[in-house]
Amino acid sequence: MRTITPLQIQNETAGSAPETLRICEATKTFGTGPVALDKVSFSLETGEFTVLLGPSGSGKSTLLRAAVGLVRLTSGTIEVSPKEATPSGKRRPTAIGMVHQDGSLSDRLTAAQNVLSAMVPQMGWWRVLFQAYPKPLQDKACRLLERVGLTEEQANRPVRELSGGQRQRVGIARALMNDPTLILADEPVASLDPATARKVMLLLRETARELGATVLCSLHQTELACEFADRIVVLKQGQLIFDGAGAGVSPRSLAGLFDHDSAGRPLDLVGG
Ligand SMILES: Nc1ncnc2c1ncn2[C@@H]1O[C@H](COP(=O)(O)OP(=O)(O)OP(=O)(O)O)[C@@H](O)[C@H]1O
Repeated sequence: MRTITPLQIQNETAGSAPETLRICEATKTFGTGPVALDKVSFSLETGEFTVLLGPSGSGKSTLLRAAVGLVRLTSGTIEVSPKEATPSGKRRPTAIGMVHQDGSLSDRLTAAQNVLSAMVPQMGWWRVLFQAYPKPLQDKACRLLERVGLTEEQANRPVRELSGGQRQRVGIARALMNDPTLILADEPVASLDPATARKVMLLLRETARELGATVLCSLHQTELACEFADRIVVLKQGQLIFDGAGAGVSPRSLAGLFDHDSAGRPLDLVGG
């Protein structure tokens, strides 16, 4: 059994591996509201699967959105490493795939068209307007949807006709369309039943491993965090209160961190 205080930061995962994302004193205040992020600092090592945990309103989405430039920080920096090693050992510009909390899918488009929409920034406007994507890209979108467990028939249905779990899978397939080396997933299993949530997490971890991608994934479920994370980072009221290896940390003690008043009362993180 290990005993730590919640404010103590473990550096068990810190090493000499290259970093993909470096967050330095990230701070965000929305207008006159409470501080959403309060001097949050940590870095992601390449290939790591990091789960970002925290109660509702703790700043998880704000941090992920800031990392892709959807939120402008009040102060501090978030740097994505300009180049990444691929599984073949070559280096290429870091590509980011984002899985949005609400899916952010276009209801009127089919699952395949939603996946293809990830390529919009690289396409001419007319291709997007007429959904005239090159055949190799269409084939890739279909392969990805098959990979995430959707049938051909489902791939060609408007996403408004798909279930919540199927829509989450479409969101993951879309995030994988540009072969990301950094995947930012904002509660990808929110509102799914436990069995489907676990399947979607497995899929995310497996596909990330195949790509050699680094993952930062926000969750509410401490059980899933313990099962899937190489590393767990916990936010509470915008502050980083825990950063340590996922192995050996129990869901119960993580849940205890959420409720802790940060006054320094020791917490038992049960190992083994
Ligand atoms: N666009 C916004 N305008 C004003 N306040 C915001 C905005 N976005 C987030 N906030 C506030 O920032 C804080 C952090 O919110 P955030 O959505 O990052 O939390 P979260 O941990 O992702 O929550 P949840 O788990 O419920 O998604 C909250 O107090 C929230 O009300």
